[in-house]
Amino acid sequence: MTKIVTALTIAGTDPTGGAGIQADLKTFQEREVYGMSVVTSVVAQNTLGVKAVEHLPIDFIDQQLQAVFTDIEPSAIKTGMISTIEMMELIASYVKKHPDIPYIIDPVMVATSGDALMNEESRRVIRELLVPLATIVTPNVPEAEILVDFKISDLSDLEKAAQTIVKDLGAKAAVVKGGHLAGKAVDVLYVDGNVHYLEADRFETKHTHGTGCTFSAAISAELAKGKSIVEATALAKDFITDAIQYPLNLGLGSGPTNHWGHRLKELPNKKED
Ligand SMILES: Nc1ncnc2c1ncn2[C@@H]1O[C@H](COP(=O)(O)OP(=O)(O)O)[C@@H](O)[C@H]1O
Ligand SMILES: Cc1ncc(COP(=O)(O)O)c(N)n1
Repeated sequence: MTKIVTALTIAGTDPTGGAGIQADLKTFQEREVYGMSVVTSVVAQNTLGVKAVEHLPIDFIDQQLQAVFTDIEPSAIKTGMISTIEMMELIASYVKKHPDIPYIIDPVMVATSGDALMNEESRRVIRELLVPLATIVTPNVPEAEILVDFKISDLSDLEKAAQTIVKDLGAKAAVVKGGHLAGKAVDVLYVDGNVHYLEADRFETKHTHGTGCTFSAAISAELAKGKSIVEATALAKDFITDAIQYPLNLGLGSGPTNHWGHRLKELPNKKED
């Protein structure tokens, strides 16, 4: 019988479906990976911003993790919004028990809307406790600046940040996303002593809610299948580029990306619709 590839996301929610757990599960499905989810925080947010956050009790998060791990073992583990130190300690204990499962950290600290999703002390703990356990860390520019503690304004800074996350902070790999910089949409991957550029056209759009979640979920799905870090990040870059390229034009603010965008690429004249 074919082995079904599975992936687990441990993250917060977005009731409008563009970011967090919802974006992750949609992405897993599109990559033909069986998606599972453990909710850390329930977030009242939409395309305009975050209205309120409710963290679930730590025992209840543990019960969800136990429910998954005692039944269906994930082929990859991804974390997104994990706001508190006790959540990080709990997750670290599961990751340490499963050293062979790839662990992907999207170090969600600030939403695209600018709302803070993690406090100062937790930022220190994610860097010291979780990053050293990571197969790959996927910060955007503001998150990478917090992790490495220097300003990032161009490609060579992206490169330096990716190297610092691996060499000084102890992750196996890092991809620092240039979505917030000007020019082409270039991300820099550092793995096994080599720098790789993931390059795509930049699209003029305000619909970028959940881009980071979607990109890291696609990396997770491909690592779950056994792809290398270089292959997984390249496939994920194509996936997020298509999700941005074919916007859904939903919502009053920064709308969600199109998780089935990659399917539209095959169709003629789709961009003009
Ligand atoms: N306007 C855009 N056009 C094309 N690609 C983009 C655009 N904005 C972001 N990206 C890409 O989307 C991915 C997520 O990046 P980013 O938006 O920086 O993450 P985050 O959502 O964590 O802030 C990266 O691969 C980035 O290069
Ligand atoms: C629950 C949750 N997790 C993450 C994000 C970040 O979204 P983005 O990918 O746009 O940075 C978010 N807005 N909400």
